[in-house]
Amino acid sequence: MTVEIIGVPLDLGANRRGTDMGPSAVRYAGLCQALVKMGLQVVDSGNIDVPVHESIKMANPDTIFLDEILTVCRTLANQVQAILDRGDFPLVLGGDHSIAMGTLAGIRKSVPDIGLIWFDAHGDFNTFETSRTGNIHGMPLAVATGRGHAKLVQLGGLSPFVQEDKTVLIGVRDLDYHEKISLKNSRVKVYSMKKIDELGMARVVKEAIAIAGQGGSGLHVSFDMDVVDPSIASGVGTPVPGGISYREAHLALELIAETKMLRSLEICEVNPIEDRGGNHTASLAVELVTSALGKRIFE
Ligand SMILES: NC(=[NH2+])NCCC[C@H](N)C(=O)O
Ligand SMILES: [Mn+2]
Ligand SMILES: [Mn+2]
Repeated sequence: MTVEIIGVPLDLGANRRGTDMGPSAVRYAGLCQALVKMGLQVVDSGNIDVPVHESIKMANPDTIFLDEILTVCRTLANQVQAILDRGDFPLVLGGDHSIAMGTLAGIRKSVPDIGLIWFDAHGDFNTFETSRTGNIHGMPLAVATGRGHAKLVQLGGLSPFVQEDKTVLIGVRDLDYHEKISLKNSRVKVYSMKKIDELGMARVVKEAIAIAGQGGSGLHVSFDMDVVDPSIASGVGTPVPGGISYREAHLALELIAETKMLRSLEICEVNPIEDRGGNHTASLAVELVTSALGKRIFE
């Protein structure tokens, strides 16, 4: 198995600019070297072409950069599918979280019944109708479960991208009013920060693995860096206080690695412009990837 890195320098799905520099920041923090040091085979396939924000005129203010994001996600979907078909491991670097639509549309075609564990401070369960910002990075989980703009939902030809009862959202603490209602009416299993405080991360993740891992066809993790507390991951576009700790983040991914069920991984929303002090958030992202790919402290 080879880990194939794909960068997606997309920042068209969010208000705050800068996640287009996420893939560079994570590479610069030593991603490849860290994986090679673990004995993994790594190929870096570079970045997917993303139109530069300044160079495009928004076609329709009601669907902000919809067509541009669609094009990027279609390319990403094809690449992810090809990597999985080959038996390799896609490691997707965002970019804002809109990229998850591409990653998951691609996974859908190769591993149709994969389980999804989504780490996020947010629900990303909006549609153009419920969103208060109109930003597409607040919509990808809804789209993956078949809700939202037809062009997005159908971007890979097959919808939904994931089975709702094998979809788990961990770490949420900031939901929009209508987003909360749609999540409650869905079969997505949600572990809010309150639940993590109450039950502990170990139990939450073990339950999440049991839910998403049903049927044994593997797991995909979509990791929005804003799930981590902004005191240790300041370099994100939409920080929310009260996030998971350094150890909780590692523990979650260590437990997932232990299952040997992880088929693909995506790390997104790294925004180096917002980082306070060096390239901390990208460095944390690199460390978290190593935990997800099996780096152990001892046991
Ligand atoms: N991937 C993210 N960081 N999403 C943040 C979404 C924030 C807000 N709920 C929105 O829809 O605009
Ligand atoms: Mn997100
Ligand atoms: Mn988020």
